[in-house]
Amino acid sequence: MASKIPVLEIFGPTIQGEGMVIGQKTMFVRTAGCDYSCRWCDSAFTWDGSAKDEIKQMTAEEIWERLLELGGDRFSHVTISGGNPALIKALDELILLLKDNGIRVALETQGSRWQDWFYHIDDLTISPKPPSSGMTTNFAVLDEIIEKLMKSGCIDHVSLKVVVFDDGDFEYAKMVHQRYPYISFYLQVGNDEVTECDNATLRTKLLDKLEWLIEKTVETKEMNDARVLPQLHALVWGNKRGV
Ligand SMILES: C[S@@+](CC[C@H](N)C(=O)[O-])C[C@H]1O[C@@H](n2cnc3c(N)ncnc32)[C@H](O)[C@@H]1O
Ligand SMILES: Nc1nc2[nH]cc(C(=O)O)c2c(=O)[nH]1
Ligand code: SF4
Ligand SMILES: [Mg+2]
Repeated sequence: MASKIPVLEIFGPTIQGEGMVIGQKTMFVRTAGCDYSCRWCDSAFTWDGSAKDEIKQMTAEEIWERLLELGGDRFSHVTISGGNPALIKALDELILLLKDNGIRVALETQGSRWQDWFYHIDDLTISPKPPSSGMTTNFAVLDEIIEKLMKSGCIDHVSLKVVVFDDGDFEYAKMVHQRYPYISFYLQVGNDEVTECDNATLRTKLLDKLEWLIEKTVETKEMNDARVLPQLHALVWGNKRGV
């Protein structure tokens, strides 16, 4: 019997607003459940119980059908996010199904859990959490994940992305980049206004924070190979869900 995957949202086509393939046209599949509870999580509805009635247990086939229904022939790329999709072993069925249909697959996770299907992801973003999140990185687990990906030769498909809200987060980001210097490294502006409804107000705040982060990065020699990005979707659509 086909396994079920807990799904909270399927949406798109839209553009990937973050990280290594920013701007890429993509569909999104957002899974439910997370092993973290970051203070500033912009997708807290995936784990805080507020959207528990919206969770659908779906097979890989059902997810593919829904993607086709929404996207038709207007997509060639699917991003899986969450929550933490790395909690779900059964995603291997979806990933293989997508790849069999010629779809490139991206995935967002925080690097707290390993899954063998990581090897099949085309754009794997690992986003360890800085001190402002209230979470503590288990570097023994993260080291093991990075080592497996290195050994299998898929490191070109992997990036690290650290969200930065303050100086303490920037120091953490520096430490992560120095620990894994051979992995492409992204700094992402933190959005601390995840309930702001006025897009113009939000944009101004996020662009001010982007300027601050760029200034810090250009002043820091350890960040010579880092890339600084905003969340493009937040600048365009604000805190709206499903975009
Ligand atoms: C919602 S998470 C889901 C995937 C996975 N749990 C993770 O954290 O990587 C997707 C991305 O959004 C980032 N993110 C979450 N809340 C944010 C916020 N308030 N500002 C900026 N980025 C945020 C996370 O760091 C992660 O890179
Ligand atoms: N457009 C868009 N880009 C994104 N990149 C990462 C997202 C996420 O929530 O994981 C996300 C999202 O929710 N929307
Ligand atoms: S790990 Fe990701 S989904 Fe989980 S709480 Fe943190 S930002 Fe949210
Ligand atoms: Mg998001």
